[in-house]
Amino acid sequence: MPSLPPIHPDRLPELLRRMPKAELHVHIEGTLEPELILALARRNQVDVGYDSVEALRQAYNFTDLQSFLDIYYAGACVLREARDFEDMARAYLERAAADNVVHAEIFFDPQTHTARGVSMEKVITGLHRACERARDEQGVNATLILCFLRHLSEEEAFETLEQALPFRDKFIGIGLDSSEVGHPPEKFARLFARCRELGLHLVAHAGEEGPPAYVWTALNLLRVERIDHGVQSAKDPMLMQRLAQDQIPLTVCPLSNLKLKVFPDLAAHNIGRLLGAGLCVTVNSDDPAYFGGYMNDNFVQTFAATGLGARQAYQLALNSFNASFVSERVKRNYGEMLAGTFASFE
Ligand code: HPA
Ligand SMILES: [Zn+2]
Repeated sequence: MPSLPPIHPDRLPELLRRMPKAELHVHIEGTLEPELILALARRNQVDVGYDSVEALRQAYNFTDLQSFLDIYYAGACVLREARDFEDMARAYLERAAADNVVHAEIFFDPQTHTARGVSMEKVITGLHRACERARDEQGVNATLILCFLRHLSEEEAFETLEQALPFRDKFIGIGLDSSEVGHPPEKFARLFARCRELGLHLVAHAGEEGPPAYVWTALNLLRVERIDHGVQSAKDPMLMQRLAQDQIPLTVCPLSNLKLKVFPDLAAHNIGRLLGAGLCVTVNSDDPAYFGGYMNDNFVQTFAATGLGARQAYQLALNSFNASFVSERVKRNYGEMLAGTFASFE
């Protein structure tokens, strides 16, 4: 890490906003703002059960992961055509660019859509078009990660993989999301082995609400390269040691953890402890339209509540690039961009 110029605490929010960063944990369906849900509902003549932005937002009173997922899947029902997926991803990528996100690896949940009769082709081509456009128009490097829903069977996941393989060139990896407790990683061991053979990058949600044991099996059985969330790892000293030693990235989502009551308030979040233990922690937004904030909101609010400083800001942004699935050369470029921002910040 370069020697950092002295930065007054009052200027920290500006630095957090301005520094280049990568987002590695965002569900594209979780970026659907109420305004877009209602606009798409009208366009596609879908009844979402809410007739105003206010009524929709009032329903965003979550008590845990499942209470959120019920609303999140209901909101996604307005997506029917390729252009709906494109419009949703374009809105997210414009928002991300405004937060100085220069690289994004975006989750999508095809089973949420194919179960409603929407083709895999519409889902992937719509999202991919938005990614290509973001590269040309915003200079954001955006890629896609296909997530399997863990509350469904491994057989259904295999069928989904088959449907997606004709579009293999349009996604870089696979993940595992949805209801965690009761659906441990080992349920999908054969699926992940197959995806590994296919050369796909592997990630999985683990240790969001679930126990450290799920993080262990995601690492040892699924052989994932990153853990999404992973905050429950702090309960297991041996696991902390493994994560630090192997520098397994954790894609932490502070505002998500707050809204889903994983921590009682942001000040109680363990991000400082995870960083202090030498883990490769990153900050991400998860489902920003539902959890009250995009990338910079996550950074600014978390730093204000936990007292993290400029050194940790630099580390978190650097970690986001190092944890990403880009070449070493591109990582170096991102790292130089970050160092440049800090060096010129006054
Ligand atoms: O935070 C999450 N956890 C699990 N599944 C999800 N799907 C969208 N967001 C999440
Ligand atoms: Zn998530």
